[in-house]
Amino acid sequence: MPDIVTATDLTRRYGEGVAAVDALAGVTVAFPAGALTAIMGPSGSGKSTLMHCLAGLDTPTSGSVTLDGVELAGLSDKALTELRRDRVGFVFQAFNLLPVLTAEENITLPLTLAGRKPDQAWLDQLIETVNLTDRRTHRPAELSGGQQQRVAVARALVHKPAVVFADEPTGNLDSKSSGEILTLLRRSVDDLGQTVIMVTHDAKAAAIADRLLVLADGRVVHDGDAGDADQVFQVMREVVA
Ligand SMILES: Nc1ncnc2c1ncn2[C@@H]1O[C@H](COP(=O)(O)OP(=O)(O)OP(=O)(O)O)[C@@H](O)[C@H]1O
Repeated sequence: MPDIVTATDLTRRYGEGVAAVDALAGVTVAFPAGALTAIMGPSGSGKSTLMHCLAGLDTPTSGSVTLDGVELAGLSDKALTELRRDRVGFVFQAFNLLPVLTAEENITLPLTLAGRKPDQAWLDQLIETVNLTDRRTHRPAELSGGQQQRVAVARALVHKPAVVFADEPTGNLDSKSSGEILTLLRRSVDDLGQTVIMVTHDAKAAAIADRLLVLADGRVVHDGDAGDADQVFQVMREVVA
């Protein structure tokens, strides 16, 4: 499988002088198409910084990122915005839905912003997959947390992006809703061929991944098969002292 996202010798330094923090201290990693990768690591290890640099939301201090064959360095803000809009899907811990839009309007927002019409058959399939057929016209305030996150997952997939970035997608959910969201992310890879990169603190969430990447102090300290939740725990115990 070709690599959808690559990072080469990535560093990200915040601040200057004695106050400088090396959030990323030289990360080289590639994410092949059609795989679900979980990124774990202690608080402050650089997970969000890595995800933001990979998604073109933050600019690395040095090193290179490619996304769907495009080198991000040197792209204008406009080109970066378009790249994110057209080729990236995002799922955040805090759902980030627009309160005035219905569930369906939130789902189609990436297409609306791009001035494109949804493929109705695909949209119906997606809404059915996330089990929201009877909630299409509800606004976020009328939906449970789990339902809101299912809207967010459908929104991340609606434009068939090259890659979906999920930042602690189950962080705000009870275990039943978490399970539903993880199943959806897994199905997006298995049934739709999506590529998903997910930051998580939860070993159960990481256990649905094909691959587990662990960061510590801005470096990759483990890269291997995810295994089940017990194996994820074991890896975390071994590599993060
Ligand atoms: N905008 C910023 N300005 C200064 N320092 C920052 C900034 N963003 C992150 N950092 C620092 O960079 C390091 C890595 O932060 P990052 O948010 O990537 O970690 P993380 O692994 O995602 O942590 P968490 O699990 O707590 O979300 C931390 O020491 C953090 O304080």
